[in-house]
Amino acid sequence: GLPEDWEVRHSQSKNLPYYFNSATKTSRWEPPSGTDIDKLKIYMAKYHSPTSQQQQQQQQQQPQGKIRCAHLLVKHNQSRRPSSWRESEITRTKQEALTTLQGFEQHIKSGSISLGELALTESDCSSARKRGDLGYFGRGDMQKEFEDAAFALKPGEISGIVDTASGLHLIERET
Ligand SMILES: N=C(N)NCCC[C@H](NC(=O)[C@@H]1CCC/C1=C\[C@H](COP(=O)(O)O)NC(=O)[C@@H](N)Cc1ccccc1)C(N)=O
Repeated sequence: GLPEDWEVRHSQSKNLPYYFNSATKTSRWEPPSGTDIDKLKIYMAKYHSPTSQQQQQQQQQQPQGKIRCAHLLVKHNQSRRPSSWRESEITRTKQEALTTLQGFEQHIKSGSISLGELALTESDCSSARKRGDLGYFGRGDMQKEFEDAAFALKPGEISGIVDTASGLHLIERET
C-alpha cells in the first residue's frame, strides 16, 4: 500500500524497516504520505517483521516441529523395564525413586550440578552416556506424559518430575 516509486527496506543496523523512493533515491523512517497504513501493516507483518524472519531462520535450523531434550531417568520396580546399563535388576520402590530424583532436582536447581552431568552417572536410560541427550524428536515419538511435559518447556527450561511407564524423569529442553 505505498505510493508510486516507494518501497519498504530493512535497516540491518537498526533492525527496523525504512521507506525508500527509487525515483528520488531518498529514504525516510516514516511511511510517505498517501500510504495505505492498514495494507502496509499486513505487508509488514508478513514480510518484514524481524521476529517472523527470526522464526523462519530458527525453523530452518531445527527440523520442522521437533524439539531437542535431555533427560535424567530414575527407574523403579514398577518400571516397564526395571533394568538399565547401571543396574541389571532395579529393585528400588517408586517412592525411593521419587525421593532420589527430588534430591537430584534440588542439586540441579541450586546450580551446583547440571542435569547432563548427573545423567552421566545416575540416569537409567542409555542416553546417559550422552548426558541424557535424546536428540530431536517430534510429537508421537515419546510416551504421552513425556511428550506433553517436554513440549510445554521453553528452551533452557527444566521440567518438574515426570512419571511415565519407564520411570521418573527430569527433562531439560535444549532447543
Ligand atoms: N528418539 C526416539 N524417538 N527414540 C525412541 C524413544 C521411545 C520412547 N521412549 C520414551 O518415551 C521414554 C522418554 C525418553 C526415553 C524413554 C524411554 C527409554 C528408557 O526407558 P525404557 O524404554 O527402558 O522403559 N529410553 C529410550 O527410549 C532410548 N531409546 C532413548 C534414547 C537413547 C539414546 C539416544 C536417543 C534416544 C517411547 N515411545 O517409549
